[in-house]
Amino acid sequence: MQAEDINQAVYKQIEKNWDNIAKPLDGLGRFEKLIARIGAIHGTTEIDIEKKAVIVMCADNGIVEEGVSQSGQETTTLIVRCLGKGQTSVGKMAAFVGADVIPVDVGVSSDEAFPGVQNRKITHGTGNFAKSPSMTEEQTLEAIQIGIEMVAQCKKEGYRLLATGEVGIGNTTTSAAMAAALTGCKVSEAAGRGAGLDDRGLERKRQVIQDALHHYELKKEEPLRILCTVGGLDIAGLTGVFLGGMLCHIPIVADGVISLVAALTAERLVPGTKAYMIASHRSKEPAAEILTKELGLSPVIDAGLALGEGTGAVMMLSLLDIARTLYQSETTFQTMELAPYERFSETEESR
Ligand SMILES: O=C(O)c1ccc[n+]([C@@H]2O[C@H](COP(=O)([O-])O)[C@@H](O)[C@H]2O)c1
Ligand SMILES: Cc1cc2nc[nH]c2cc1C
Repeated sequence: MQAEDINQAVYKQIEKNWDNIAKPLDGLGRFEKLIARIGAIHGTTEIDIEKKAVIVMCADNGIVEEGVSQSGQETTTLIVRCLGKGQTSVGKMAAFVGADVIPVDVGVSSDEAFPGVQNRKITHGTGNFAKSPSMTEEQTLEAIQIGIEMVAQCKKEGYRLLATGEVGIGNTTTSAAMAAALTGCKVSEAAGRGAGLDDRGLERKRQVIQDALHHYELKKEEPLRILCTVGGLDIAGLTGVFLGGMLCHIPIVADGVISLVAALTAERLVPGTKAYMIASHRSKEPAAEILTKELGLSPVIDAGLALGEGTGAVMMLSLLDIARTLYQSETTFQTMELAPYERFSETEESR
């Protein structure tokens, strides 16, 4: 995981500091590397991730008309109304973890003003990509811009670590379509049951995606066109959040399949962005594994999560906090009056 502007000297120093903690070498596994990467992004060996938040992009998807989800578009409005009041799953979990929730309406199909939700509505839901592209290029770029601005605002307010989340009925269909277009995998490998589709629904979802990919002839090398054509405003907003992480030097913890497809889009638009990303969990949606592999990221939690809203990323925030607590602690070989372990050189280790 290299990016030129990630501070490699800080990364190496944090690795050394971990070896000073009284534990077997590499005892905290990938968490040691993740903490090192967070420090390298911040440019300091002192890990401060106290102020953190999950940015939740909310939008409707026209493709829901095709019967690809168990619920209708009106469900998004109901969830977003509760999200603004802290009454949905992510609100409860983030409060426990000590993270703020920042919900953003980038395209919910309702005129309701949602208290507690930032109103950055671009349009009332996207087009149905079975009939016409989801968004214009202008709308897509506007949503990306909003995501970047949200991160820049968070940076100004002192946030040190951000997570992504979303709410939008139908967004596992847009995500699967984008994942297939971006990676070239089969639609059957990318599309899953989302928020709870039955066998017939899943068959229909796969067919709708297959037909659209055939019709639009999307190419892997056209991430922006893929996003405009079969994506959604939530995914575009989250793409902006990942780009914002790279621009503002804030690590971004990705949630499930929708966040991961935005992460890959950001990486394809600006190679190197992945150095600022942390994968939280392996969503139950099958595209998630394909996307993390493509990004070279290793999700930590493997629990079949498929909730969305940023809930899996919020769980990861608390795990990172636990790892950070040990890293900053006085539990060193010196305080325990023990001789530190020696790290063998690679050749000795491989013998
Ligand atoms: O994060 C995931 O991987 C995930 C997997 C399945 C479902 N979801 C959530 O469920 C909603 C989309 O499901 P669907 O079936 O309407 O496409 C949306 O609001 C997501 O937050 C999220
Ligand atoms: C209740 C509910 C909550 C959600 N959170 C994210 N997607 C969701 C879908 C439903 C249906």
